Amino acid sequence: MTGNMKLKICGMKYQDNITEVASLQPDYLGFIFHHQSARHFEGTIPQISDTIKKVGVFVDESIDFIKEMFEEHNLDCVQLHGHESPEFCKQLKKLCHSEFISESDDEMLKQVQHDNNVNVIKVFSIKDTFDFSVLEPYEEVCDYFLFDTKGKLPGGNGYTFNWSVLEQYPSTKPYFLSGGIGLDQVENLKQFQESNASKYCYAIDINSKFEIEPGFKNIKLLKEFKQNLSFRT
Ligand SMILES: O=C(O)c1ccccc1N[C@@H]1O[C@H](COP(=O)(O)O)[C@@H](O)[C@H]1O
Repeated sequence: MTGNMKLKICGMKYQDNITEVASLQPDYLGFIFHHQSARHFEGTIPQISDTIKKVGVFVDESIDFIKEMFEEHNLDCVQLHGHESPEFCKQLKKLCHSEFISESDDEMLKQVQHDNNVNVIKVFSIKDTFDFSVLEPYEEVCDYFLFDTKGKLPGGNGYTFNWSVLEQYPSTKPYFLSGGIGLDQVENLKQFQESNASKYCYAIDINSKFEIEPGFKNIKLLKEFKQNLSFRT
């Protein structure tokens, strides 16, 4: 079924470009906090619509660093793109904008903190096959899975994996489809959206295929992509 997915645009770097991309109203905007990436984000995120969720992308970082970026940039989600363990995700799930949830008996306080809690997106990289049993320990400790293409870099490799692998997806957890998605994938995406493999596909994640240079997104290409595929509002 087309038109039932959200859109995440990742790898934002430059202030004016962030504002322009935000005006296209994606559901998620991603900022990469990984020094080795050409899309590494530093500075301040300009004011953008509250309807757009801000995602921080991290690769094997410490809880303290993630917490610092989460608070500094008022992030909504953390995308874990390294070898983070289920226990690590569990620790992060407690992260919220007031502070880590305490063992408080105050139900009202717990509720407020719950509403402010971070969404944890755990990334798994796929090439031609994937052992889905690795997802099992993460089921309870993250909100979404994200499937990216396995490559030389931790992310942003710019090519797709064999999506039919997802026909064997054993979970009901919503997932983001990522890895090398560009305008040239529109027809394949439409087919994918009609297939069983996409049953739990919650969002499409795009990055390097929409760039003039790393981190600088091409507005014209993004508009064309959005027009060609209808996304859930
Ligand atoms: O893009 C990067 O430089 C990057 C670096 C470190 C971790 C993740 C990174 N990007 C993520 O990779 C996927 C797929 O990107 P692409 O479409 O293949 O370019 C995307 O989720 C980005 O968040």
